[in-house]
Formats: sequence, C-alpha cells, structure tokens
Amino acid sequence: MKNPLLLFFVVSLIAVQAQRPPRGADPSLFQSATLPQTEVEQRIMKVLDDLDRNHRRGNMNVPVEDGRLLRLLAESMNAQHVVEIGTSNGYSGLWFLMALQKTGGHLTTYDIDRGRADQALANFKRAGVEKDVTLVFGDAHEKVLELGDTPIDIVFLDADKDGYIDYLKKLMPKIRPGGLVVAHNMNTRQAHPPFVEAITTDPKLETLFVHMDAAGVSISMKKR
Ligand SMILES: C[S@@+](CC[C@H](N)C(=O)[O-])C[C@H]1O[C@@H](n2cnc3c(N)ncnc32)[C@H](O)[C@@H]1O
Repeated sequence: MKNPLLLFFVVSLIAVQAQRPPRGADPSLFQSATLPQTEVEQRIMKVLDDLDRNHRRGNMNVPVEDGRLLRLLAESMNAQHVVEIGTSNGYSGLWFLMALQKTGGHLTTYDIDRGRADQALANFKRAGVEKDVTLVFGDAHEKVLELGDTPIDIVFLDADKDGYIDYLKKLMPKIRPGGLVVAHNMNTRQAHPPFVEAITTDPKLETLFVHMDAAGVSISMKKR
C-alpha cells in the first residue's frame, strides 16, 4: 500500500475491531449443566453421573443432552404416563423419572434383555424412584398389547429401529391428544425409512428432528 494515509486508516480500523468485545454471549455460558434444585434431584443426578461416567459400555445409553431433553419434555408437559421401549440399564428412564418426581407421573418401560433389566431395577432403587416405574421384561412388540387404558403423554422409542413403525401403530391410539412420540437414533444413517415416512407424512402428527449432528431425535406431536 503506497498511500501512507490509507495504510494508517486500515491499521487503525483493524486495531479498533480487535479491541471490540465479541458479539453475543460468552460461549462458555452455552455449555450449561443440570443444576439440582432438590435432594431428590441430587440423588437421581448422582446415579445418572455414575452411569454416564462408568457404565456406558454395552448399554447404548442416550447422550446426556438427549437425556436432558427427555426430562425437559416430560416435566414441561406435566406428563402423568411415559412409556419407554428400550430400558437398558435405566439411564434414559432415570431422566424421565426426574421429571415424574415433579409431575407425580409413572414410567412404564420395556426391555427384552434380562441382564440389562436387572441393572435398571437396581439403578432405579439406588436413585430411590422404584415405586414410580414399572419395568416389563420381554418382547415389547407383544407386551405393549397388554398395556391398560391410561392415556400416554410420551412414548419414547429406543429399541429395535425397524420395530419403531410397529410400536407407533400399536401405541398411537393410546397417546393423548397433544402427546408426543419421541424416537432415538433418528439421524439419516440410522433411521428406519418407513418410520421416517410415517411420522412426516401423517397430517395428524407434527414432527421435528433435533440433535441431528449426533444420534438424532424425532419429536412428533399427536395433534388435538
Ligand atoms: C439403545 S438401548 C436402550 C437405551 C436406553 N434407552 C438408555 O438410553 O439408557 C436398546 C434396548 O432395547 C432393548 N430391546 C431391543 N429389542 C427389544 C424388544 N423387541 N423388546 C424390548 N426391548 C428390546 C435392548 O435389549 C436394549 O437394552
């Protein structure tokens, strides 16, 4: 740059820009964590933290962010009855149970694997929430047919991916108007195409996909 005045102007401009505080909030603030408010929350969080840090291997648990989402959905809609397909060792169930402590609701959860189901029962007990959950052992495709008439607020699907469509058909009539079907592993690599088609083409459902850069979660509301 031959013009010294222009050079001075450009250098000054760069210096001023460099001194300006970055726009928006401090990025570290967006990395929030669950902050327990009560002793019950503290007790459940302790078990969740232990499962997250030490017992993920072989249990295929949802990521922490998805667990927090489940809790948030259940608590904000005052859920009274949550049905989960795929308990594993109880990790996602405990996120629901944290919400259900506040809403006074109940979790019915299904798993076909005895070992994981037993771990879940132990974890529910450890967190002191065993009275608020019914664990049904067996093939959920058959067992859900025995579910009573209590309206369902949230169905959470996190088991055999190609079975989601069958669970949807069987459980949809029991979901209350305004209730949700939440499905896990819905990213484009893992989702089962017939289920994706079912939840995106049915005018009775409003579906949104979130956390798609990770496992992917679909949230479908049964319209009123
Ligand atoms: C991805 S894991 C569930 C993880 C759990 N939701 C969590 O985040 O902690 C899937 C579970 O579904 C169970 N499962 C698979 N097919 C099933 C079926 N037909 N009926 C019941 N459970 C089934 C498996 O045994 C396994 O424990």
